[in-house]
Amino acid sequence: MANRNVPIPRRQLYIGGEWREPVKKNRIPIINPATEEIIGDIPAATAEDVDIAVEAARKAIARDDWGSTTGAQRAKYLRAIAAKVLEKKSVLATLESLDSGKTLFESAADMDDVAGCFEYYADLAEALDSRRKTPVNLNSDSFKTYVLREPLGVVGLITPWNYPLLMAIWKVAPALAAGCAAILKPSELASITCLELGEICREIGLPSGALNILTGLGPEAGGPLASHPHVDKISFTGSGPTGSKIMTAAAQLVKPVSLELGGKSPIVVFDDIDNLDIAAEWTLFGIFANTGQVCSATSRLIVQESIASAFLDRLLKWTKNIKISDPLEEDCKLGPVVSAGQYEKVLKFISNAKSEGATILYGGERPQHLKKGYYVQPTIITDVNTSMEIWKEEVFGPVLCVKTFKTEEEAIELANDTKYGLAAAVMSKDVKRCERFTKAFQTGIIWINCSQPTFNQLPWGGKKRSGFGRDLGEWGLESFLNIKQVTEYTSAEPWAFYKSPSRN
Ligand SMILES: NC(=O)C1=CN([C@@H]2O[C@H](COP(=O)(O)OP(=O)(O)OC[C@H]3O[C@@H](n4cnc5c(N)ncnc54)[C@H](O)[C@@H]3O)[C@@H](O)[C@H]2O)C=CC1
Ligand SMILES: C[N+](C)(C)CCCC(=O)O
Ligand code: NA
Repeated sequence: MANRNVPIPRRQLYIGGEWREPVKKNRIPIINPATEEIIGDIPAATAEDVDIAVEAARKAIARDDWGSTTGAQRAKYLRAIAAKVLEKKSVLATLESLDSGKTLFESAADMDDVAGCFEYYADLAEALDSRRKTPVNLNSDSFKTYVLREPLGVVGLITPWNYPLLMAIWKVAPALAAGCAAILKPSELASITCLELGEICREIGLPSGALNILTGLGPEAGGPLASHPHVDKISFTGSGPTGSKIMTAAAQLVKPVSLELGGKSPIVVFDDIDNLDIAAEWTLFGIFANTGQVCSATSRLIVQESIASAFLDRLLKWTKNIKISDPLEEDCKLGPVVSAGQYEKVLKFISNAKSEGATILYGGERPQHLKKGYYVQPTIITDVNTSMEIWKEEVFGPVLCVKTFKTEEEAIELANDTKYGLAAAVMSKDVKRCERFTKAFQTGIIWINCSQPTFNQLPWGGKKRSGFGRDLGEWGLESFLNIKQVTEYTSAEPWAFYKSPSRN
């Protein structure tokens, strides 16, 4: 087992390049979901601290050492952060697991992804220098025009607990690459690694105020950020209801928002697959990785009737083989869910499914061997109909519900039978069929013969109630840029719209 005695640093808010005690001096306990123990605390920002951080961010933009940097200069900072993350990878990964319950393997992979994301946006920041000013040819002798890509300004980044540092970095890296000054508000349920990012920024000498980190409760710290008149944009990942509140607050000031909300993504499995095991493993990975706490989790299995019983049989064998343990234990593949609240919520979804008449084919309870911690067995639910809560609502836990289909049309209808539209997967060896599903799925992300693989280069986001806007790729950078057109009159001739008084 990894060292669970990694000390939990006692940090303050990271504002203007310094650690700063919250104005109201409040703190929030940190709970390790694997033991239910309090292992430290984080500062709790309020509106007063938001004001101070916004001011620090505005100053950073006004100062040459941040506001006048080239993309190439910012790339150096981003690469220095990436190198520090890798240097501290083992401690950061352990802290992430202690705070969120994520398996150590997944936390370590997250840290690699965090560093990779900074590297990726460092490249894009450099490339931005040559795209900063794009001439536009009008075929006109009178006008010279061009388009500038500029940093949008001060941006608020409000992020969730399921990938605490990675989800923050999907926004922090492009925001800094663009030249914005950012205020990050991570989730109160898992903020440790985001505060450690503050320490890294201090160590590498990121200009003060370019990134500010405010931990605290949603309504107290996130709310004032969303409604702050000097915050130019909010980029949010989290639940639908909170996304809707943020959009409402932002709407009062016509502040742009980008919302990456939940999902109830389908995985459609056809009977033409060659290998049941390969499909079973992807199905498992799609719902049990990160204990199902993934916005793109493929939580609805839609399997062709002709192979349903063989496939479920195989799925059960794989599921029974999953090691459930303390996330720091070697080979752990399923840790606890993040909090007591999430634990209650997941168990309630399962009991509601039962009382609505569904069958708990496997799991549904706390694992027998774990007496403490917010553990839920990997759970597979059958006899589901489309009016049930378990079919419609995002569980955000290790719970898969299953329906069968006969025809392709039926599969498409079931797949799109959701208010959400984040991701969808299809497993089939028929290339034409996969193309038909790619077109038919009403989502922003399509996986063919897999589920969940994610790359920095590709846009991430959804449609319908899963939100709008895109993280990652060049789209992630564009969302932090202001597009400014410049039109210059270059003719020596008068405009001659009005009658000139001098010719009277
Ligand atoms: N789609 C996704 O990636 C995620 C979905 N969820 C879902 O949401 C449920 C609730 O989890 P929460 O942690 O409460 O998610 P949440 O959406 O409330 O929290 C996400 C972030 O928003 C902040 N926040 C909360 N209320 C706010 C407000 N009024 N104004 C501004 N910021 C605010 C939180 O502090 C956190 O930083 C989960 O059970 C899960 O089903 C949770 C996290 C991520
Ligand atoms: C694809 N993955 C699992 C690395 C990240 C999913 C991000 C999310 O839950 O919003
Ligand atoms: Na925690």
